[in-house]
Amino acid sequence: MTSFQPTAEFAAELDAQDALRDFRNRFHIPLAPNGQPSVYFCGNSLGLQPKAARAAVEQEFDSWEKLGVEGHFHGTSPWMHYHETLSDSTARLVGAKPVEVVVMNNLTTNLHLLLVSFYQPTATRYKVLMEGGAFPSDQYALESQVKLHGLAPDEAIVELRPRAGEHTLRTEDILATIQELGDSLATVILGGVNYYTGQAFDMAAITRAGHAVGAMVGFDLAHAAGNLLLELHDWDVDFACWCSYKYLNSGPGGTSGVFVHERFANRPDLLRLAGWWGHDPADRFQMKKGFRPMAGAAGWQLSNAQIFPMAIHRAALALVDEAGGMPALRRKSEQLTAYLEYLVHRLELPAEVLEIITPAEPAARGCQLSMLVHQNGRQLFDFLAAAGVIADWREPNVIRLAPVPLYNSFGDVQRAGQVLAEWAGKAK
Ligand SMILES: Cc1ncc(COP(=O)(O)O)c(C=O)c1O
Ligand SMILES: Nc1ccccc1C(=O)C[C@H](N)C(=O)O
Repeated sequence: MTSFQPTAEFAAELDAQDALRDFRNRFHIPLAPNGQPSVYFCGNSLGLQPKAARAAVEQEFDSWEKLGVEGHFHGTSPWMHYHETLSDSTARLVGAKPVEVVVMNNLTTNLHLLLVSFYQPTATRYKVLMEGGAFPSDQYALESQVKLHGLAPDEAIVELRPRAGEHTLRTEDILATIQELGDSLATVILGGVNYYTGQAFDMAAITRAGHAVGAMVGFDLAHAAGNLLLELHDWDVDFACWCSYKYLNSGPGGTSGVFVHERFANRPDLLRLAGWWGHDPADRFQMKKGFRPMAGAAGWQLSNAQIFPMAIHRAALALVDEAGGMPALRRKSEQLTAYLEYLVHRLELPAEVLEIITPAEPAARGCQLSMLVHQNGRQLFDFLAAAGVIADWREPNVIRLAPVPLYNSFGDVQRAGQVLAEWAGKAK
């Protein structure tokens, strides 16, 4: 990793050695203003379209066209059991048992459903710990959940903040806060990777610390699923949810994944919001009174499956499996991001101009690098876009670059580095 070079030849050599290089051809890559494929570093917001997605959806259009309601029972993949076809690949993705996962709804909806079960404050144990500056939807979800219990957000929600002069959280500080909160702490809910800084949290250590004080521990894995190696079962995480439209390339507004640890698999007493699709399938259609949840995460389902988003998701997850799953993706990802980091450091820009705030250790980040740009950040963002580098801008002054192992190449990273160097030359 120490012998990176900034040249196109060197990048081409890395691409030639890359076992995943052909997966790029399985995606539609948007074009840059010059008509060439762009350098798409925005998979942390919306992953690219797998070429297989359209046919997957068309297959369900065909079933609907030809079979109507009978599509629930006939056709290539009957809708009645469609969601079950996602369980194995989803379980592999997050390091879970199939009974621990289900695909349904959207992310914020699932966060609410899980908090109903896993944030049940009492008079003494009512605090919930989250990252300060978490993605706004998570903040709003938490605030409203707290209010639902008649509590004041300011009193119940504890936000973790970096130390003065630092941009990211120290694991030791997270663990110390959990310990300090002790038996006042009901629930810990953090991102697996923070959307703004790109910091990945030590989920195993945080879960252990939370459990040691008797709290529930869950994670919003929007920026972690398809990005990090996850071992949710072995880490003993209580609950988690994620979206599928970022690193899982399942399309805008795509369906969402849920994890509930096996120890809650047979806990019908655990409070939840219920719907018929979470009811025991043996008599779901008997139309009887009295909810009896299915075992596992499936028991949190409300509604019958969203076939069209799931069809895309299934095609997209198949690509992850075909590529060798997360271990293969993560190996390449670490190299891609390290190469990008090397190219940014080569610019030798003073921290007052531009600094990478994402942690340097691979274990503390996913693929994304967040650059804090203190001067003319918007201008740099526009400069990148004009040169065909699609990044994103997050207020007040961060540019996020996310090279994704399934469809980005080392050549992409080298080109982005080149554009940054041009900008830095101009900026002098
Ligand atoms: C951490 C996090 N939480 C929640 C959301 C919102 O998800 P959704 O719109 O699917 O509910 C996003 C991204 O949009 C996110 O990054
Ligand atoms: N779904 C979207 C729709 C429109 C605009 C952005 C999003 C995002 O996903 C933002 C992303 N969660 C982020 O980390 O900024």
